[in-house]
Amino acid sequence: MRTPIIAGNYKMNNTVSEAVKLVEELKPLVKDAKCDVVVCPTFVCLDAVKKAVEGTNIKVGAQNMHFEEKGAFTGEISPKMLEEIGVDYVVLGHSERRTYFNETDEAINKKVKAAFAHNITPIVCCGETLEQREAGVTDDFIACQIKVDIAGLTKEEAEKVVIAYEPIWAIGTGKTATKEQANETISAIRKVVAGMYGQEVADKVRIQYGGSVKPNTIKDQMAMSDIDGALVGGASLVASDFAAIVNY
Ligand SMILES: O=C(CO)COP(=O)(O)O
Repeated sequence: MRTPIIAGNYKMNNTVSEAVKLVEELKPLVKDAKCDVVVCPTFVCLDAVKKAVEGTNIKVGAQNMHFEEKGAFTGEISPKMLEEIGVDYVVLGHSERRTYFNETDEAINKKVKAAFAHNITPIVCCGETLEQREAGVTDDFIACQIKVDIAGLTKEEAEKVVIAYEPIWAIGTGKTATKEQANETISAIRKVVAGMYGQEVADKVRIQYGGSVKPNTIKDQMAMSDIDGALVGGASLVASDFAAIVNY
């Protein structure tokens, strides 16, 4: 069976000292978690947070990265740099990066491959706008994203990919997709993966739901057949809230 994975995306919040304080608070609260636990602070916090969680069950993820190893890409961070400090995961293709930084599916695909080349597990985000949901094109739109985002992987890589389904209209709005909506879309995503890599791979791929996940929503969400965890924004910034989600 798939081990659930719950990740906190801190977005552009917390200084180094604040992020370390937050994970120090979190450590004892999640030590008996039954799922994989990941925190994704900003780049400048990664090294300090990685050291702070050493020897615990908390894994560390970055929120983005470039696909090249090095070079003239001012302001960017490479997979090799993340690998050296022991980063375990990287969030790729978050809707905020797609919207504000014009990230394309083609670039996301290069990043996914680069992550695997550096022993980092990608958490690949996808999701529709409210207009797309209302127009009934959610499944088609997300299929287009996923077919490019995770193209060209080996079977072993494809099994390890984590996908985060995050409807854009549910991010930071307090409006969650209903558990049925989330489960239906996630099961449609699993079918896309099955079409690309076969049913055996699709059965292993973990697909999270993200979008206003809170301590009082998680239990119902996790009870659904296809939801394998959560990518949590706002609620991951409060240790007790994130711990309550992790210990659903
Ligand atoms: O974008 C998200 C996680 O990546 C979700 O954010 P919120 O949980 O704040 O809605």
